[in-house]
Amino acid sequence: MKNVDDLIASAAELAERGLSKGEIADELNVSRETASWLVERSGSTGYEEPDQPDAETTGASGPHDIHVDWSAVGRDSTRLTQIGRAMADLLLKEGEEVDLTIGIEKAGAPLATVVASELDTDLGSYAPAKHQWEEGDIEELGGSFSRNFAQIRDRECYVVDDTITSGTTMRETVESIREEGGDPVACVVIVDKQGIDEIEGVPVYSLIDVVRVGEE
Ligand SMILES: O=P(O)(O)OC[C@H]1O[C@H](OP(=O)(O)OP(=O)(O)O)[C@H](O)[C@@H]1O
Repeated sequence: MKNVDDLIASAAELAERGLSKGEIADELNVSRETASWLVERSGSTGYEEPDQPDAETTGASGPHDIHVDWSAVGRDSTRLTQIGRAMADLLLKEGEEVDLTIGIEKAGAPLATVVASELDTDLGSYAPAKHQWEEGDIEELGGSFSRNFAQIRDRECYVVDDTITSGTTMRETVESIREEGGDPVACVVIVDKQGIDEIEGVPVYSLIDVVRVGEE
């Protein structure tokens, strides 16, 4: 994906396939407001949701969001390994007792595999609630830890994902780890679009922070 026209075309295609704005936001790694704006710009007649974006939020020139395309890393195992090593390096300051790294599916899983290898920990995998959502209230759903990977109880762990957009997924994962009896010690992502230091008391590290300039 190279520019905003490609994003608009992708948003249109997803809308025509019947995806909601929230699902399009997840697919394209942009905020919900941006997804709405992209679909509107495309003129797609696909799925329509009742709540439209606030004109003040989006403005005539579009919403204030950044689309992160890290596929140049994701499609190449050598680059992915190098980025994963850099993420592991960020975690070195945190936690001497950590023996578990949890990746958030899907994109966080291969990165977590590299981090776990680098830091010599076990590997866990978490599927966020939104991945199980089909219809109805997502609040009633929980995420899940894969039984094919390490168990969580009574273990300190790192949490790995590719991006933080709103922070919802990372927050949910931290809460789920605690509910499962684990102790999240630090989170790491490639890009943090919120530029946050911590989530639910857990430090967040990122290779790249997005800092918005000239906004309230
Ligand atoms: O901070 P948030 O607003 O929660 O957004 C960030 C999440 O969204 C993406 O997941 P997504 O389900 O879109 O894609 P993936 O399954 O390919 O990882 C990304 O990988 C993060 O997990």
